[in-house]
Amino acid sequence: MRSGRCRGSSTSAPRRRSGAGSRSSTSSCTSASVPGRRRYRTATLVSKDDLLSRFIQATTSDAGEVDYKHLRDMILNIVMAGKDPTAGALAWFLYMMCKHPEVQEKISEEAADAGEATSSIDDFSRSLTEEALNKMHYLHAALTETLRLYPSLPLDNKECFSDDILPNGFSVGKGDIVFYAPYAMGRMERLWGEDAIVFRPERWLNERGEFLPESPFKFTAFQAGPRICLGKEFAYRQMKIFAAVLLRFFVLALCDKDESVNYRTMITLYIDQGLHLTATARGIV
Ligand code: HEM
Repeated sequence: MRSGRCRGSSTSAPRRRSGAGSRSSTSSCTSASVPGRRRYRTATLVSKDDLLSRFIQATTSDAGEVDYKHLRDMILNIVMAGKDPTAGALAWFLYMMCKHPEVQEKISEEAADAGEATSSIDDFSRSLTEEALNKMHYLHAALTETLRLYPSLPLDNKECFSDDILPNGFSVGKGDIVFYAPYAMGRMERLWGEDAIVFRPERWLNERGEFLPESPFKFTAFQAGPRICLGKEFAYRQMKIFAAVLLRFFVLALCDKDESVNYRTMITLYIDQGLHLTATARGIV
């Protein structure tokens, strides 16, 4: 089965540079010999470790030719797949923080314990190492609970390449489209119990307060199986850093505390009319 969502124009087969990751010191470069491909100064690239440099490296042959089409596809994929779902998830997370101030306080305390004791936002951000982020089980649970109730992709579909039988015995024919609905699944009492509709990060924690993952076939916000979201871990890291810094230094509240927001039906789950909140400095000394 293939995804029913547009995958951009990723038609070019992945072209891995032979010995990818090897570091060349060649600096010579000339103009393109093949349309769409140009020689690149490999010496300036290999000294950098940022994402774009890595993409360029992965699409550059040993001869210094860049496969620009493949490079464009990779960048578009990351920009489209990586930006909107994370931004949407964070907006709903902030909404949940405003609606559940006690959860907000717990996360603030957890962030304070995990990072450096400092009143400098920059120093605190820098102290959020991989190890510090891994300590924040409650924040991880709160983000996951947000995605359970407000999955960035509320509805997703797959199209059958050929006749097939699904694991539950249903047969599907070539060209059939099958939908699964993370939004509905995240609210099913049959899956999550009677309080399925309640925002309760604790449901993701064991008695020692450690995060307990669920099967991705039950918690489907990132999809499951071989095409599970490639950026899942990256997204958690990004969201945890953002949330930890924000809640460590600010208290969030809705401008109108009784306001309930609605979603807007798009590919990703947006907050209709945006989220109007205030952020008050915590006054850390
Ligand atoms: C909260 C954040 C995110 C959520 C909820 C999310 C969710 C998803 C879902 C449901 C899919 C499957 C879509 C389909 O059926 O076609 C997917 C695919 C994908 N995601 Fe994410 N995503 C998130 C963040 C990110 C980030 C930050 C990146 C990259 C840095 C990323 C990269 C990708 C890629 C490359 C795919 C395609 C994987 C494939 O088809 O093999 N995602 N994501």
